[in-house]
Amino acid sequence: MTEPLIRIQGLRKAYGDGTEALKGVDLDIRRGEILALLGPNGAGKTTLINIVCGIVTATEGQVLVEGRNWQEDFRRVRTRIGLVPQELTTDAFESVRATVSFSRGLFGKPRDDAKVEDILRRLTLWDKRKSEMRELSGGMKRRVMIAKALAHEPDILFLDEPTAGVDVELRRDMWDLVRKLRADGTTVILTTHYIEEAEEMADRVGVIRKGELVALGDKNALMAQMGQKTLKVSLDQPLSEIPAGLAEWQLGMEDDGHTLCYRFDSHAERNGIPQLMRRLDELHIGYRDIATRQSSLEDIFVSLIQGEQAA
Ligand SMILES: Nc1ncnc2c1ncn2[C@@H]1O[C@H](COP(=O)(O)OP(=O)(O)OP(=O)(O)O)[C@@H](O)[C@H]1O
Repeated sequence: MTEPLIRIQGLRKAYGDGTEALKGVDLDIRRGEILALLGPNGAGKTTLINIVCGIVTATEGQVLVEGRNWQEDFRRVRTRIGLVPQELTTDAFESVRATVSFSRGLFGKPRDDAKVEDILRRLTLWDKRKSEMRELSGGMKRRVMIAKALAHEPDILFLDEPTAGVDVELRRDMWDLVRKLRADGTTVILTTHYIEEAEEMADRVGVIRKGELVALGDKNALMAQMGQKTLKVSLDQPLSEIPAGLAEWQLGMEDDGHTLCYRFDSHAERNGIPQLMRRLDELHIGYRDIATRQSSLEDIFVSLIQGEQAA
């Protein structure tokens, strides 16, 4: 097993008002991966990112970059990290090129017009280089935020909600861009509310709930391992309620009683489907179609955070 690029150990954060934003998170980030962190509002995603980027101090725990505690090596490590924060923070009257170039200087890198041009071209911002920030659309501003974060040539990029409020087309462009960055060797950690985004892009997915990492894994493995399947039975006649004789399958009803839904574990030896179909015949419940569907990352996410309200 190769050493992780970033090792987060026992990270806890209690804010001054007593809010426990992180309750002991352990997480290894692999070199060259795209890791998506999913979680509901207030789960602690931004806090986690901000600690790793040195903006917030942890109450407990440590962050190691290539095995070295990065607080002890702050300056060197910080130059390797780019952060695209949730809020757009730019000077409205500054030009796009100056905004990106200035950001490079903040990290002590010498001026390099060719590098800035390269970054702007990669983000299809070159034509807008002379525009002032206030003249740009929201999506363009977000691109500039990414360009700013890349200006000092980091090899680790944190994106906090990169596509919040961005339309579908631009979101797809953004995904392509992130994939390109990964292809160039950048490690990308992003937080998102859009499960589709994690499904599309991530190599691994972590789910954070109430300051804890409640699931982490290879996206496909996570979906296969935690995924359930749903059997949908389209009925000839709608039912007003689920008959007592079907209670053991804990069925759900959809489409005003026209469809019965049965969630089952696709890995179980006995999934209960033949028995269910037999019982439907015995009860003279006719059906005209049956279909199964693998649960999506969204289903998994919902079931993982469902404890939220109850807890
Ligand atoms: N500076 C702060 N002072 C006090 N509490 C804070 C502070 N920043 C965040 N919190 C609290 O810490 C918890 C975690 O917040 P955080 O912003 O990390 O969550 P998040 O998962 O990023 O949420 P979102 O998806 O809404 O951005 C929340 O309860 C939030 O109110």
